Amino acid sequence: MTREPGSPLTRPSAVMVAEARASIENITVADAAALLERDDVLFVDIRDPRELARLGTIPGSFRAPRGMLEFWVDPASPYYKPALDSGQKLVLFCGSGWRSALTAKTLQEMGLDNVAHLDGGFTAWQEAGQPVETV
Ligand SMILES: O=S(=O)([O-])[S-]
Repeated sequence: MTREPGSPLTRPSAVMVAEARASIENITVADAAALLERDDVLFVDIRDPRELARLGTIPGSFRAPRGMLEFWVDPASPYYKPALDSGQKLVLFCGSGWRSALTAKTLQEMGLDNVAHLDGGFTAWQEAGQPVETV
C-alpha cells in the first residue's frame, strides 16, 4: 500500500520522542546546572554547528553533531572519539530536547549505560538564565 503524502505516519515523531523520554534519564535545567562543574559529567551539544554559532552553547560542552554521534561513541568505528568514552556521564542536549531524547535512547540501546538528556534543551537552559558560552 502506498502512503498518501501528508497522511499520518505509522510512528510520528512525537510518539518516538515520548517513547524515548519514557526509557531514558530526563534531567531538568536545575539538576543539570548542578552537574555543570563536575568532572565526571560531560555535556554534549548535539545541535547543528549553525545553531551553536547563532545561539552559543553550555560552557565547557563537547560538540558532537547528532549525525555522527553513533559513530563517535563506538570503539569499533573509524570515527571513534575517546573523549566521549571516558567514563563520564554524558548529558546530551539540543534545542528543545527532542533530538537529544531520541539520541540518548539510541546510545543507550548501543550499550552506553550512563547517558541522559537535558529536558527542554538549550532553550530551557537559556530561559532559566543559565550561563552561555559564545562559540
Ligand atoms: O530537536 S529539537 O528539540 O532541538 S527541535
